[in-house]
Amino acid sequence: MTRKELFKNTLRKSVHAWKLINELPLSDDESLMLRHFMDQPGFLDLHWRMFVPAIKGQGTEEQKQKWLPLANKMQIIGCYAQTELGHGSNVQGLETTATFDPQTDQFILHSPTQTSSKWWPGGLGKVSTHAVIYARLITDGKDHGVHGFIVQLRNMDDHSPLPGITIGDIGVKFGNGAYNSMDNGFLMFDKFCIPRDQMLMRLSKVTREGKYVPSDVPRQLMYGTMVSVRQTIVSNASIAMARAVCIATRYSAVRRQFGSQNGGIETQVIDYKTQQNRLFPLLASAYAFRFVGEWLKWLYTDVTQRLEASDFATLPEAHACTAGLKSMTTSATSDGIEECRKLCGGHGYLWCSGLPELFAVYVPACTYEGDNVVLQLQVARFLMKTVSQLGSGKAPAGTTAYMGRAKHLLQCRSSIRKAEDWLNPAMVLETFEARALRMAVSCANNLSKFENQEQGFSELLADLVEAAIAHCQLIVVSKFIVKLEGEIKGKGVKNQLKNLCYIYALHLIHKHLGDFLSTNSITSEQASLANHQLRSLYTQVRPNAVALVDAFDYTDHYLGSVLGRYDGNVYPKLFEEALKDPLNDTVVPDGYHEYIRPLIKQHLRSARL
Ligand SMILES: CC(C)(COP(=O)(O)OP(=O)(O)OC[C@H]1O[C@@H](n2cnc3c(N)ncnc32)[C@H](O)[C@@H]1OP(=O)(O)O)[C@@H](O)C(=O)NCCC(=O)NCCSC(=O)CCCCCCCCCCCCCCC(=O)O
Ligand SMILES: Cc1cc2nc3c(=O)[nH]c(=O)nc-3n(C[C@H](O)[C@H](O)[C@H](O)COP(=O)(O)OP(=O)(O)OC[C@H]3O[C@@H](n4cnc5c(N)ncnc54)[C@H](O)[C@@H]3O)c2cc1C
Repeated sequence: MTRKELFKNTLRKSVHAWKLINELPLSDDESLMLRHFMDQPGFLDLHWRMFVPAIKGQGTEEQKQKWLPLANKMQIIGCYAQTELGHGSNVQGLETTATFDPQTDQFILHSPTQTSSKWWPGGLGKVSTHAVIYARLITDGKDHGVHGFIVQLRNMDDHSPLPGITIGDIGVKFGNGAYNSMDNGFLMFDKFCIPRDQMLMRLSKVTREGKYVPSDVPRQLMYGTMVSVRQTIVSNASIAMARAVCIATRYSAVRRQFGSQNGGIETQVIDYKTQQNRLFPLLASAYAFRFVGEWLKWLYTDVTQRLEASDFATLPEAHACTAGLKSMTTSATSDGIEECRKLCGGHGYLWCSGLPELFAVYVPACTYEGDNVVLQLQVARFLMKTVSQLGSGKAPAGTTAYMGRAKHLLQCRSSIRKAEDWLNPAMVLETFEARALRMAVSCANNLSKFENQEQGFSELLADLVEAAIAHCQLIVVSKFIVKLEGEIKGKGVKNQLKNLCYIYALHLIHKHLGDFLSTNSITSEQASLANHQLRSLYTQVRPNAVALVDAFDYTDHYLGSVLGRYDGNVYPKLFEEALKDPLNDTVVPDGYHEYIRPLIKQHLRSARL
C-alpha cells in the first residue's frame, strides 16, 4: 500500500475496533487489547495510552468531568504533544510558551522558534482534534517551567486546523513498517489563545488574577503519563521478543542444513550449539521480561495508590524501575528481533518471515518514551543517591535493599565450586548483587574524586550507564527467581522455567563477563563452570523448545510469518507468498522492452560485428 492507503486502512481498522469495543461485552483488559491489536500502531493507541491518562493524572476534578466523557466516547481524539523539533529528552528545555493574559483570562500559546515546533507526537499530524500540549508557563513575565495544557487543534465541523495553528505529518519513518500508518506530526502555534481553565491544574495552577500557585507535590508527577507508558512497554517487550523467538524457534526446528550421513536426512539447525547459544537466551528473555513486567505492573499500581494518599516514598523507586527496565528490555528486544532474523538465514530477510516488519515497528521503542541512555542515567542518579546514603542509618529498600548488605557484598567471594552450584538461586542472586553493588560503589568512589559532582557525573556517564544496567539485570534475575518460588501450574512446567531462568542469568554472566571479573564477583574458573552449566541447560531445553514457544499461544495471523507457521509447512508457503508478489503478475517484466531488450540487442549487434 502507498502511505496514504496504509494510513486510511489504519483509520478503517481503528474505527472498526472502536465499533467492536462498543458493541461487544468486553472487559476493560479485552477492550484495551483490542484497541492495541487492531490499531497497532495508530492514533487510538496514543489517545487511550497517553491523552486520556494525562488528563486523568494532571487534570482537576472539574477538568476531568468536562473532558473525559468526551474522550471516552471518542467525541474528541487526542494526542500527547510534548516533544519538539529541538527538544525531546530534555523536557525542561521545551520552548513552546503559554503566556497568561489577565486582560482576557487566557493563555497565549506560541512557538517562538522553529525548534519549538512540536515534532513527533503520534496522531498529531492528521487525526487528533485535541492535544495535551506541554509548554513553558509564563505569568507576569516569570517563566515557571513546563506545564500541561489541553488544546483544541481542529474545527470539529470540518477538521480544518484552527486559526493560529499550523499542523501536518512529519513524513515517512524507518523502513516500510507499519509505523507509517501513524501520523506522527508537527505543530506550530502563532499566538493561539486558550481559556485559563485549559491549563491542567491538578498539580499547580494560575488564579484569575494571574498568580502562579506552585505544586505542593513533587513536580515530577507531571511526568506520570510517561512513567505509566514505560511500565507497559516492558510487558510489550516480552510480547515482541516472544513473537520473534517463536518464529525463529519453529523455523530452526524445520530448517535442515548439512550433517547428512550417507545421503541421509540433514541436521535440524536447532541442534547446532551455536544456534542454541544464540536462540535460547532470547527464549529465556521473553519469559524473563514477562515476569518482570508482571512485577513492574504491581509496583506501578502500588505507587499510584500511594500517590492517591499523598505518599511519595516509593516514587523515586518507581521512576528508576520503569525507566531502567524500559530501557534495558527494549534494547535487548530490538537486538533480539534482529538476531532472530539472522537465525533464520536468508529467508529471515523476506518480508513474509514477519521479522523485518516486527523489527521496523519495534525498534523506536528504544527511543520513544525516553531515549534508553537518558533513562539509564536516571537510574544511575538514583543509585548514586542510594549509595551516598549508605551508613546514614536509612536502610535502602525495594530493589536497592541488597545495597543494605554492602559490607558483606563488597568483600564476599563466590562459593561456586562446581557447575551445578550455578543452579543455586541464592548463589546466582548473590553474584548479581555483588556485581551491581561493586559497580555502583566504584562509580560513587570515582565521583567523589571530582570537586564538581555534575562535572564528575558527566565524565563518568558511560560507567554510570553500565552500573545502571547491572542493577536492572539484577532486578530481572531476582524477579524470575521469585516467580519460580511461587505456585506454577502444569506438569514439568516449573522445571522448564527453571532451566530458562538459569539460561537467562548465566548468559548474562557470559555476555558481561568483564564486569563480573573486574569486580571480582567471580573468578575465571567459576566463569568456565557457568559456561559448562549453560551448555547443559541448552541440552535440557532443546526437547521442549518448540513447546515453550507454542505456549505463547500466538495465532499464525498474529505472528504474520511463513517461517513461524504452527504447522511448519514453510517451503510450499514461501512459494505461495512469492507468487503473490506483483512482479510475478507477468513472466516478462515491465521495462523489458524499454531497457533490457535494447541492451541485449545492442550486445548481439556488436557481437555480430
Ligand atoms: C527525567 C528527565 C530525563 C529529566 O527530567 P528533569 O530535568 O525534570 O529532572 P532531573 O533529571 O533534573 O531530575 C530531578 C529529579 O526528578 C526525578 N524524576 C525525574 N523524572 C521523574 C519521573 N518521571 N518520576 C519521578 N521522579 C522523576 C529525578 O529522579 C530527580 O530526583 P532527585 O532530585 O531525587 O535525584 C526528563 O526530561 C524525561 O523524562 N525525559 C524523557 C522524555 C520522554 O520520555 N519523552 C517521551 C515523550 S512521549 C512519547 O515518546 C510517546 C511515545 C509513545 C509511542 C507508543 C507507545 C507504545 C506502547 C507500547 C506498545 C504497545 C502495543 C500493544 C500491542 C500488543 O500488546 O501486542
Ligand atoms: C516512533 C516515535 C513516536 C513518538 N511519539 C511521541 C509522542 O507521541 N509524543 C511525544 O511527545 N514524543 C514522541 N516521540 C518523541 C520521543 O519521545 C523522543 O524522540 C525521545 O524522548 C528522545 O528524545 P530526542 O529525540 O530529543 O533524543 P536526544 O535526546 O536528542 O537523543 C540523541 C542522542 O543524544 C543522547 N543524549 C541526550 N541527552 C543526553 C545526556 N544528558 N547524556 C548523555 N547522552 C544524551 C541520547 O542518548 C541519544 O544518543 C516519539 C518518537 C518516536 C521515534
